[in-house]
Amino acid sequence: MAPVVVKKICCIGAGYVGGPTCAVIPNIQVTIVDLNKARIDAWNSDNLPIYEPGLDEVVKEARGRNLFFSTDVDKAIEEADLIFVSVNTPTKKSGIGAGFAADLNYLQLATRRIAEVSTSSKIVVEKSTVPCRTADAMRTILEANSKPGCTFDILSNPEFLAEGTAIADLFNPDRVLIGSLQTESGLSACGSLAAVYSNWVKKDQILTVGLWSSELSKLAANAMLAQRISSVNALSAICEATGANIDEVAYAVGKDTRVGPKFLKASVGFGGSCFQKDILNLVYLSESLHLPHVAKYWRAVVEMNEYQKDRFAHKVVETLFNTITGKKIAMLGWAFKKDTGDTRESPAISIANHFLSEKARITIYDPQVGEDQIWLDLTDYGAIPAEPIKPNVSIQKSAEDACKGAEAIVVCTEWDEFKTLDWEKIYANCPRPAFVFDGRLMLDRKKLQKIGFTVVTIGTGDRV
Ligand SMILES: NC(=O)C1=CN([C@@H]2O[C@H](COP(=O)(O)OP(=O)(O)OC[C@H]3O[C@@H](n4cnc5c(N)ncnc54)[C@H](O)[C@@H]3O)[C@@H](O)[C@H]2O)C=CC1
Ligand SMILES: O=C(O)[C@H]1O[C@H](OP(=O)(O)OP(=O)(O)OC[C@H]2O[C@@H](n3ccc(=O)[nH]c3=O)[C@H](O)[C@@H]2O)[C@H](O)[C@@H](O)[C@@H]1O
Repeated sequence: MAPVVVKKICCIGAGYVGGPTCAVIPNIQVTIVDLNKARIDAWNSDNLPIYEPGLDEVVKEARGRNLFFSTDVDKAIEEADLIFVSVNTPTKKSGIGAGFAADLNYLQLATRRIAEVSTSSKIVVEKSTVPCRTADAMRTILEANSKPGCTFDILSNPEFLAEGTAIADLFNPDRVLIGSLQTESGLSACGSLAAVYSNWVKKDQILTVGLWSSELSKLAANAMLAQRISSVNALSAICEATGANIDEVAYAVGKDTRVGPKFLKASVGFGGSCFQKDILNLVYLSESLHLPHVAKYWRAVVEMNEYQKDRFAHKVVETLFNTITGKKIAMLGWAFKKDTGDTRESPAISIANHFLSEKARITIYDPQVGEDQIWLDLTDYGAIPAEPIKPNVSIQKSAEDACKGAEAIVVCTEWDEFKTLDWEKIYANCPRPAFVFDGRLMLDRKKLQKIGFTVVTIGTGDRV
């Protein structure tokens, strides 16, 4: 069975994955659709809905040529030969598996829509991160709702881009993973998608595997990346107690080619919309499969991350002589990592909540996160009233303004600009003693100490 040549693609979900992923596809007409009109309008404007280095240029070049953004979901489905499903799959908030399992409602609604609208056969691609064997449920929904003569091949094609480097990751991926049923039509569909990627990805980087292996590999990849961070963060606590230095330890360990140097940077804890969600998903999957030891193992990665965030916030309180009530604390960075405006699960949010519960006054600055978003995060999207905390929160337009008069400056995100701030000027405007807490191990500790700051860095003890 010769693979179908894909001429038109539809992508359901114009988010952090759908937008950038489809924007880099050359030669083939791609329509990205979303139910959220404001988001689609933004994709069609000069003010894209997400900040990602290099994205503006790529979108501007492709938009109107072979890339289109629309809210007409049905039309784009109907016209396409291949449909990426890139909708959100957050952690369930209520019902069975609440707090662990993935909420597959958006995925299932999109799948149902595909079945209801399609009048010709399609290749349906799981791009969203999903629990292992989700394609089974998709197949049942598609077959139960399809029109006569329409058949659907389901592929798993998880996305491995990281925010902040999405465009580089997409143009030059470590690998593209495609999972399919090992049937004649499954393998043919796999060939069709592989041909789309072969427009810009080398053949030996396109891995083709079974459907279930592909689904599980995505959860496994995120779990193992997060596990490295939790491991290094666990070691950072030992460093602080012993006088060892976590950067030196990570460097020495990472030089072993079997370990490698990446993802060994100690921090205030990992954030982002996926690591925690995907590990909890793996925990839930393991429990459902009656594998409690496996579930416990992965759960510890998230527990260590919670511990690291709490430990850092406690350290600030302890260092400021055990109380921060009424004290002004400047928080530099709100995004979950540099070069993105995304704040989902950002460690800065937990740390701010901690400071506010101790009745500190916080000033916040982030180069890419606006005031509205910070308030949404602080109020858990309206679940917590803003009024009681309003007097204690101020959001500033520059790092220098945020730091003015602060008794402590806390670096939560590793934005490059924090390295080159005029730290002498900042020091001159701080009461004494002036503290800097470097949650990202990014500042020149010696230089700041020379200026007069007391510097507390994750993973660096005072013992000599
Ligand atoms: N954010 C990231 O860097 C990465 C995310 N992923 C995975 O990709 C998936 C999507 O993630 P994001 O793009 O970050 O989510 P997102 O929340 O930014 O975007 C999802 C979009 O889907 C839309 N949507 C939901 N249901 C819909 C429906 N039935 N019809 C049309 N549109 C619908 C939403 O309105 C939203 O705009 C998730 O499963 C995530 O785990 C995978 C790799 C990287
Ligand atoms: O499934 C996903 O959503 C994506 O999740 C991560 O990408 P992302 O969360 O965008 O960013 P990362 O660079 O992985 O950083 C995640 C968090 O870990 C932190 N981190 C990262 C690396 C490190 O050494 N130390 C560390 O604390 C970052 O600051 C950030 O808070 C993975 O890296 C991607 O491969 C994956 O596609």
